Amino acid sequence: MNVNSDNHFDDHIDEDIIECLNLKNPKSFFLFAGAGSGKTRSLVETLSEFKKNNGKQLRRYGKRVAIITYTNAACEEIKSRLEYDSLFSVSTIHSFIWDLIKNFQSDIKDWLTINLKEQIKDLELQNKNGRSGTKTAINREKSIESKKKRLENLKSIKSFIYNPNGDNRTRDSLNHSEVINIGASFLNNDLMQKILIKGFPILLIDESQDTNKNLMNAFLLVQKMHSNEFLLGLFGDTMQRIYNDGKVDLGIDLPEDWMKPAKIMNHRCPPRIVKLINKIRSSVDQQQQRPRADKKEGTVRLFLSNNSPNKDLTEKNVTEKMAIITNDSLWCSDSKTLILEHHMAASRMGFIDLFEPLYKADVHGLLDGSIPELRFFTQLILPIKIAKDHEDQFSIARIARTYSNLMSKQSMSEKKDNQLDLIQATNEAVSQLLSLWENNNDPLLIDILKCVAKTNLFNIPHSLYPIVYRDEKKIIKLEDTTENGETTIFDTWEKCLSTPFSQIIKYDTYTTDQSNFATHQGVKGLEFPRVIVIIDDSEAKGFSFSYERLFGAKEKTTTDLKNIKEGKETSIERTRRLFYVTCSRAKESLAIVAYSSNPEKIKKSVLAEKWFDEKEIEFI
Ligand SMILES: Nc1ncnc2c1ncn2[C@@H]1O[C@H](COP(=O)(O)OP(=O)(O)OP(=O)(O)O)[C@@H](O)[C@H]1O
Repeated sequence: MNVNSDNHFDDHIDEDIIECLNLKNPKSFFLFAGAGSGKTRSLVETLSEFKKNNGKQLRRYGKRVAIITYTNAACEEIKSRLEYDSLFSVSTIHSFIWDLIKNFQSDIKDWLTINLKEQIKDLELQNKNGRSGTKTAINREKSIESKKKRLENLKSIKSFIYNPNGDNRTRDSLNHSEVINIGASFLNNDLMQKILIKGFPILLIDESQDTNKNLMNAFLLVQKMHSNEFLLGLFGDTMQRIYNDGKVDLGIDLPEDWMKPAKIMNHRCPPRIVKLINKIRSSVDQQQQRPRADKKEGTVRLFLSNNSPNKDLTEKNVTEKMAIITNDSLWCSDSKTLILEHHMAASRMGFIDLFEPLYKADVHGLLDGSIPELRFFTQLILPIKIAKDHEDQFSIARIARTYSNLMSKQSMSEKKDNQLDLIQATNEAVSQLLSLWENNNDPLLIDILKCVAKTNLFNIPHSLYPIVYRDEKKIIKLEDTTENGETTIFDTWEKCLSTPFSQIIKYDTYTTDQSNFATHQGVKGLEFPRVIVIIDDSEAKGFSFSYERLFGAKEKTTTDLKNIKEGKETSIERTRRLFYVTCSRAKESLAIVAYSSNPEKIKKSVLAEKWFDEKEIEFI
């Protein structure tokens, strides 16, 4: 058979993986495979096969196979495809690690104690060496104070709690990054390694390129120390790494005894799109894919627009043109718009001031709406505000009753005889809060926070204590940066909190998927017949990506050159990966809309680079 018409070219890889999944002679592996190559499918199918031959034996010893995926939605999908068999423990990294560590309460307390002491020591040293009276110094003092308080509180906590999908705002709860860091730290210990292996002799990680690097290093260590009884199987695609805390060099220098299968088929995209994504990838690694022989050629178009003032209209125009070009009227009613970066959504939807500082500081959870500080506003303040707009007194009272500090069980039992006072105080606090929106006012987040803190209506996030409770009069010098020139997390929050509440509403609309846009992160693992990718450097605010530099239409910046020299990642490489993820979602046809002040130059450059043919480029 002609090799190029063989759609089963990669089938042997599943067999190779099944051979690895051998309880007597486990072989760890890293599956090298690009977009649409069927990684998720291989994961499910090899496990189903494994179950037939090894399920009984594993069950007899009370062991299971652990599968870690990135999102709850992906967990659900894999669980259902594995028919909810209890042999398989499918979970997100956070809930997996919490299950592993939660019975080690006194070790958790020790870890937190040491960690907090170290943080306090560091801050005290910075205070000693830094200038006093500055905002940074005052914030630091408050931070030391709140960490000392937490350290003191630790003594009375009997049991720590954690909810992988929650806000973890109570005194006895751990936050998301603590759980990951504790997990990574505990896994360096032989006892914890043995506990992991005893429960799960096989651990498979999907989207491994985005697994926190400390944890990934810990799993690699466990495998190294126990290679005869523990199998680590990594699925993922380094070209689709999106988060900055993933392990950059994953897949490089793997141990000799690992299997490294590589898939070359792309079962999703038509030939023309495979050619484009191969081009996007070509400067990064040698993985060049081949399309299925039974796919139609497919269509790619690059629409260049001279920074059109009406982008909605331009994009509608593009769908109409694509319907004609592809002879597919569904382009007008059923195409998916993907934007290259969240920055663009933030600019377009009007929450860029809130978004940008957090993005710059690489605060985890920004993109999926899970940052506890922001959830304080989206989950607590926003529902109250919505209830107020609907004049829904019942909902306001319910939220206040459920979350109010003033009416907490502890307060109510302490004031058994005066509970009416507490109800009265809560009502008063809610009125004060709601009065911030009077006369169509759009209050700043900091004012909301200060109001809530003053009335003690709700617990405010710990990390914001220094900003909320500091004594402004003590600040004698204003500054934007720390003594060593770096922006602190307090500066970041200060900028965010100085934005109006309306930006929280827009941010929430975006992160809860109620907007028309989807970004690379939200579409990980998904596919659509007709895709529009929108790229617009002007909306990127210039620092996180630049497709004009990716396409070679603009020179590299001095920062790019510096990063290249230091072996660090440039924004060009990041743009390349985002572009790869978005373009590779298309099953039939793909339109790329690029806004630029110099479309001619882009055209010249992409033609020279052979990204597109002349007939595939149109000015709009
Ligand atoms: N061996 C195969 N034969 C036919 N279709 C396949 C095969 N493998 C995968 N597919 C199909 O190709 C598409 C992509 O598969 P899948 O989502 O598993 O790939 P992936 O490698 O996880 O993709 P990505 O990394 O881009 O999200 C799906 O529609 C899937 O059903």
